[in-house]
Amino acid sequence: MSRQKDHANLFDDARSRLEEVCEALEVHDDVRERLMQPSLSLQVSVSVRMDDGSLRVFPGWRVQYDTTLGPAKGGIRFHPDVNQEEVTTLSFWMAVKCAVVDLPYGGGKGGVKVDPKRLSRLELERLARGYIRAVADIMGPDRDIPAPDVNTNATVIGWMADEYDHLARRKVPAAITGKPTALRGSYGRVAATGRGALHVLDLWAEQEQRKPEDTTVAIQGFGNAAYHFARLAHERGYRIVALSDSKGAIRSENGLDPDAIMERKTQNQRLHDLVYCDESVCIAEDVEHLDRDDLLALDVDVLALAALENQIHANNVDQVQARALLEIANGPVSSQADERLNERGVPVLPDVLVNTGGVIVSYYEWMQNLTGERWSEETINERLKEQIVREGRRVLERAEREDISYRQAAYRQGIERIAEGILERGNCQDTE
Ligand SMILES: NC(=O)C1=CN([C@@H]2O[C@H](COP(=O)(O)OP(=O)(O)OC[C@H]3O[C@@H](n4cnc5c(N)ncnc54)[C@H](OP(=O)(O)O)[C@@H]3O)[C@@H](O)[C@H]2O)C=CC1
Ligand SMILES: O=C(O)CCC(=O)C(=O)O
Repeated sequence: MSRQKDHANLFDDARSRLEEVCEALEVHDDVRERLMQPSLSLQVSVSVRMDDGSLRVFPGWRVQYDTTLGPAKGGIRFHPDVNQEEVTTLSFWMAVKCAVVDLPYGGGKGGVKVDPKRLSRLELERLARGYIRAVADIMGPDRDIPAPDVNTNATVIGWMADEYDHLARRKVPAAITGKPTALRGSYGRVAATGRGALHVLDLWAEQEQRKPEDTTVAIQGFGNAAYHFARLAHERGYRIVALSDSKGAIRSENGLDPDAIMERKTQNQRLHDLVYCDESVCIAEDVEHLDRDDLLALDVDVLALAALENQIHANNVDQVQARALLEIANGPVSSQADERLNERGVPVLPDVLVNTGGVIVSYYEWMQNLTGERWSEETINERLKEQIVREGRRVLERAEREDISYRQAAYRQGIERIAEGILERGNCQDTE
């Protein structure tokens, strides 16, 4: 059962996790066969006319991993390290997570290899629109519905939505989610990933009979998912004692106020109308300053990982002192590190449950766009809580009942649902 190999490659790592789950569930061979590779991968070149008149071409991808349970769903990432393998793996995780929380979606993901912080606002808009022109043929409300991910906030998604409407020659709001509310985006989507993660942390804390005020939390990352998680967890009474971003980390044993730090971090952004924040959490005063990765080794109750993949791996896992890990990012703990934490009895609350708040509210946005309804923020937040707590509780109970890790339990819940769909579709199915 246990994997011996140290996988050099993210997708091999993910597939090896899938193999393990398929074996444990004794799924039909058709299921394993279908889920071992994506059903559609599109590679594109996005040409952008730069402000200085030169032309630059950025590679991009859109991958639809599996569409058994519904149209492909998943964000678009702008990052200098994005590649096809990463996008494919992220699309696989989307398929699993949508099934874990019982959404009528398959998994998809997109990416463009670019450092977006080096582009002007207009160059960025041309890139966002160019990407949509390149992938529009495989998009659509019943086919593939993109959304935000790293470095694609509501502003960027708004440009993409507008470009899709131009191509379609009509309004198609349900073709992409995470839009600004003025363009029929949903209330509550911006904070949804962090809010959902907090509900899962609460579930675990309740099970452990642990009070928020007695629980210290360190958070890696201070972007969309991390900030809203930090803000809401602070409001609930958890003690946020450390934060980091790509430039550094800060710590205070007395606790940090995420809103005050975000205020300082984004001061210049508002003054200069920037799409991204160029400042760091390190701008905060009266706190201890640490090297960025020192945060991962702090002696805290909960280490929340909300930046990128593979942050805890074979080489640093033994330095982790936290009593539990909360995976808000996708894939922040490698499978080797995961096994080691399991051996040490350190629970890992897995990404495919913890960060589903974003896609759940994207689903609510899509439903509102299809019906023309507008739900209040209160309604959205209540529905999100009901759905993530219901499915999260099933995962935690299954882990206890079957004496397996939370990750194993979540994967079993998701893969079982996809497997049932694959088999119900019949013997001569087309994957598209
Ligand atoms: N946005 C969403 O709705 C969802 C996001 N996720 C996942 O959550 C994670 C974060 O996404 P999101 O918040 O949207 O992205 P953002 O781009 O908003 O934020 C990313 C944050 O991570 C920080 N960061 C990058 N590298 C490091 C590092 N090595 N150490 C510490 N911090 C680092 C960035 O720092 P800096 O500020 O300096 O750039 C930034 O604060 C990703 O894995 C994403 O796939 C999952 C579900 C939904
Ligand atoms: O909101 C969505 O549809 C997907 C968000 C996403 O990319 C993710 O959950 O990783």
